Amino acid sequence: MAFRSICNKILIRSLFKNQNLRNKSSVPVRIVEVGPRDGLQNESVKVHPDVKIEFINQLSQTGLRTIEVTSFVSPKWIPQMGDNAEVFSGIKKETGVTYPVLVPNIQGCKLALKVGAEEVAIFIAASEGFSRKNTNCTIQESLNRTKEVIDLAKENNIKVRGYVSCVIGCPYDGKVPPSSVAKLTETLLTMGCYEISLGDTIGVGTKITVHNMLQDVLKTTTSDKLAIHCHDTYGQALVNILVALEQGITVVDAAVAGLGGCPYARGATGNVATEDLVYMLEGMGVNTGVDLKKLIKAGRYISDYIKKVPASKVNNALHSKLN
Ligand SMILES: CC(C)(COP(=O)([O-])OP(=O)([O-])OC[C@H]1O[C@@H](n2cnc3c(N)ncnc32)[C@H](O)[C@@H]1OP(=O)([O-])[O-])[C@@H](O)C(=O)NCCC(=O)NCCSC(=O)C[C@@](C)(O)CC(=O)[O-]
Repeated sequence: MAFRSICNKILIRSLFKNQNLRNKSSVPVRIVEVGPRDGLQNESVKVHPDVKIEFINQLSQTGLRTIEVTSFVSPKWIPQMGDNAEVFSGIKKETGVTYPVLVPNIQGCKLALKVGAEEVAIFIAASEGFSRKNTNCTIQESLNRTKEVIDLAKENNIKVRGYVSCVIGCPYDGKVPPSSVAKLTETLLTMGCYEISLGDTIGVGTKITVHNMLQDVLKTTTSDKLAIHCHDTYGQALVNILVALEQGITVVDAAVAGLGGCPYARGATGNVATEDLVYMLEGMGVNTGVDLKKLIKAGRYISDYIKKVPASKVNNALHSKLN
């Protein structure tokens, strides 16, 4: 076993055993809540901007430190996010919470800057098929757009997070080689992204495929520059997140109530539910800083509005006990 892998295992075990981590000042896992954006972008019920604002305000009170609130993409492609400026401007921004927004191009970045966004996230697929369907361009064209976004972001002193989608499989091209994911990740970091979130967009990953993909990525990138973003289509998300934690990754994306799916990844379900992730991590002795009760309430609030039962086992198990 490689030396780094052994070190990572020892590190993560000691992180999880160390009860001092219950001290809020040393939270080892940062959760990036993507429910308001990734969660709602594919929702067929049109969610009123006031409801989104109330939902995000509730999330801001849970202890989550990063909430991706909307996307500045073409409203023709994703109508649900057409109220982006109204939502971003309407939410109460809490001190200590970051509110990134997703942008596909410089046009989106300019709109985000106009409303005062302090962090943007760009997204690129590791497969040509998904790149074309999701953003109507090749991977190379997407990289060119990303460069423009990063240049503008630098001029305006704002941070850029990067997503690499389809890191295991693509709904159009099938299996995605780990080497393509590694190359794209390295390129985006070199271009100026501060962190890359590796997205299993259609949730096909397993313990082995996620491990193998991460091994390739970690040949050229350190784990502190990575986040993991797992959709739970096949019920493997928590397992795959554990694999990432074992590799030293300590930033995990999740969506409350397991909301979500991508309109250009038919059949893919939502992200791992934030409630389930918090329950797992806290059960391992890792302080997430998140108040599970408040999180469950926020998940219920939005699920009731869209008339869906939360896709979170923890929410369903605990909700009735909270009332
Ligand atoms: C990239 C484009 C814009 C190309 O779309 P296009 O049609 O090729 O773009 P265009 O440059 O030809 O512009 C067409 C029209 O869109 C407008 N437009 C152009 N850009 C913007 C913008 N930023 N904001 C607002 N309007 C915009 C532009 O002004 C024009 O308006 P018109 O002249 O026809 O009235 C389009 O394909 C798009 O918006 N795609 C986004 C799709 C999307 O949001 N997918 C979901 C997010 S990715 C995801 O969920 C995966 C992730 C991140 O969660 C990770 C994971 O799960 O793995």
